Amino acid sequence: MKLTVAGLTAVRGDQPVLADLSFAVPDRGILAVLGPSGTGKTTLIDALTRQLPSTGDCRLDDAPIDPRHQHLAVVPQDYGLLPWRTVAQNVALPLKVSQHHRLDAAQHQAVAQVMAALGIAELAKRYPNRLSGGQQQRVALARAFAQAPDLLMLDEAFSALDPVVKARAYQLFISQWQARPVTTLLITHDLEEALALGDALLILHHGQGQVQANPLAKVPLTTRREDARYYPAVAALRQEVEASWQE
Ligand SMILES: Nc1ncnc2c1ncn2[C@@H]1O[C@H](COP(=O)(O)OP(=O)(O)OP(=O)(O)O)[C@@H](O)[C@H]1O
Repeated sequence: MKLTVAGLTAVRGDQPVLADLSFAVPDRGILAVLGPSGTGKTTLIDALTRQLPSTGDCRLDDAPIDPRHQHLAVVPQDYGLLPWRTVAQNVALPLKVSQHHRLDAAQHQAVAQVMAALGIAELAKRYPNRLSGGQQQRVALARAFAQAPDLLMLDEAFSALDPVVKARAYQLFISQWQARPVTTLLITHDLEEALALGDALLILHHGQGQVQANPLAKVPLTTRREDARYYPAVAALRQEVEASWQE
């Protein structure tokens, strides 16, 4: 589904955080939203999911965004897993909430498939607080993909991982996303992550920003992260990001 955000304005306390922000993400596109801490990245997700009052017009295809009618999946930085539920129960939870009943056979199969693809099938009966950070992150990704969302939002979902685990997590995310492509907002403060995963970039600054092409958009997702450092356009973009964050 195409995401269209027009004139989105949101206030925290008495402070305007998003100021007339407009952008679009094509169906099955991945937009990386970049900004340093405190620029309003989480506020953007809270406004889209209607957890924070906002003004503006936000649509999926032609319909105004409404979590009651569309499936919006968020992977937060702390993964948001319920510690008193097993891994399998955590992955299945949004399906149960949206269906108000037990999972049917097809849903069971979808949950099992996603867990197997993300390498967490053998953790099904474990509890989240007994897992490593990388394992918890995969459970959160599985929970998001299992619900076949209309819009996927990742809020610094890779930030807490160490470099080795992170590289593996990117690969798993890419393979899962390619199996189940979905319109995605990837919120991050990491330019390399934005370049590695985004089709396009939006650099948030004072609550506003323009979508710009990812200079690596034509490089396959699977090798892009390795290639990033060789592109002169990436060095220019890095300078632009650093300059805007210092203002
Ligand atoms: N509950 C709140 N009440 C008042 N102000 C808030 C609240 N939550 C966030 N803010 C302020 O709103 C601004 C944007 O916060 P937000 O969490 O959206 O930024 P962010 O880019 O996601 O940052 P981070 O990467 O640190 O999570 C910040 O100035 C923050 O201090």
